[in-house]
Amino acid sequence: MTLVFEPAFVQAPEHRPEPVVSEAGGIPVIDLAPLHLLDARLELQALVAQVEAACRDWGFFQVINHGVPQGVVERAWAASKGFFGLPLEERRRVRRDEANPVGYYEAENTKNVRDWKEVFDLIVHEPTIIPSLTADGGDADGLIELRNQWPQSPLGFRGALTEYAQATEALAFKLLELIALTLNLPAKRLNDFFRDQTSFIRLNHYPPCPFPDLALGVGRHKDSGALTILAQDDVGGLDVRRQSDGEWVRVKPVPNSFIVNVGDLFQVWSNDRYESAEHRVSVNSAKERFSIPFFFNPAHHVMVKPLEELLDENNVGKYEEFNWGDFFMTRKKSNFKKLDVENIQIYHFKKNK
Ligand SMILES: O=C(O)CCC(=O)C(=O)O
Ligand SMILES: [Fe+2]
Repeated sequence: MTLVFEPAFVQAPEHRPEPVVSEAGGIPVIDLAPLHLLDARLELQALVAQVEAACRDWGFFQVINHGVPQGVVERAWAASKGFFGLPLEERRRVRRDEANPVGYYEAENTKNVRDWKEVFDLIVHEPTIIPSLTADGGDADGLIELRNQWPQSPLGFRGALTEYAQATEALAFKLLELIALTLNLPAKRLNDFFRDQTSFIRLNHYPPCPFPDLALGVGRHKDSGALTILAQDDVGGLDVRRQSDGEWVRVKPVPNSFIVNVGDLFQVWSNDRYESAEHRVSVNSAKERFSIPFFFNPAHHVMVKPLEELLDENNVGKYEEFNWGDFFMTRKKSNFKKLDVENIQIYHFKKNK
């Protein structure tokens, strides 16, 4: 057995997965078909309005007719299931560590409590330049070049995930442009931030958990990047905190869809017009669950602050500028080990806290 229950998994009583969450009145489902039509100006306007409302009211939505071929998604699922089905010592051959934070890992913490999951992380572009996690690592600037660690089996793993990465990255750019339009910005206003992007894909496996009332697959958190595009299987377990009333709502699995959420960077760029919604993963004692998030992240050197075009005397910038690479790596560090300090969050950069 990969995970053995121990006190490190136990959530504080106020963060345990109760009360039971409802799927009713849930996350909007948005049809992206107009993006693939030749002349869809009217439909595109309606689509932008739907995306705007979803970003504003939820920070989360699901997309259908997203353009990622079903075969590509199915091959990625097969690769993930094949990998997690390998003996533990084989999975551990590609185990990540602080020097190389990609590959297999089964001991991640969220807010200092261990998650009931195992993961495999891969970067979308090779090499990916990031600040080093260890004080003595990296070159003179403290930067390192990440490369993927590919397992020898299952057969076709690398090809399936490379193909999945390309297809989901194309979707990420379409969504980036749509969200730029919702902010009355030119469609490509944000694209340059994603040259030399630090995006990564995570294969998540949540085994059945003997104490699903005490632990979480992923503890409550906000995604730190720009956008997350998530494929989930039909088991369900992703809970989103509804902004209108703070209730936890379960995201109902919709076949052939992706779940999209705006992360912390959109909250800062939009000066709080869009909020990065808190979410968590509940586990269950009967079924294992698989999911695959694509975390769409800018280049490490990007400086993040509210976009000037959105500001005026009635809407002054609410955040101090910060560097994406440093923010990202400080957050990552806290996933490895328990820290004595609170994990870094964007509100630490908020003016007039
Ligand atoms: O598995 C899921 O549904 C979500 C996982 C998640 O929130 C994350 O990995 O950041
Ligand atoms: Fe997340």
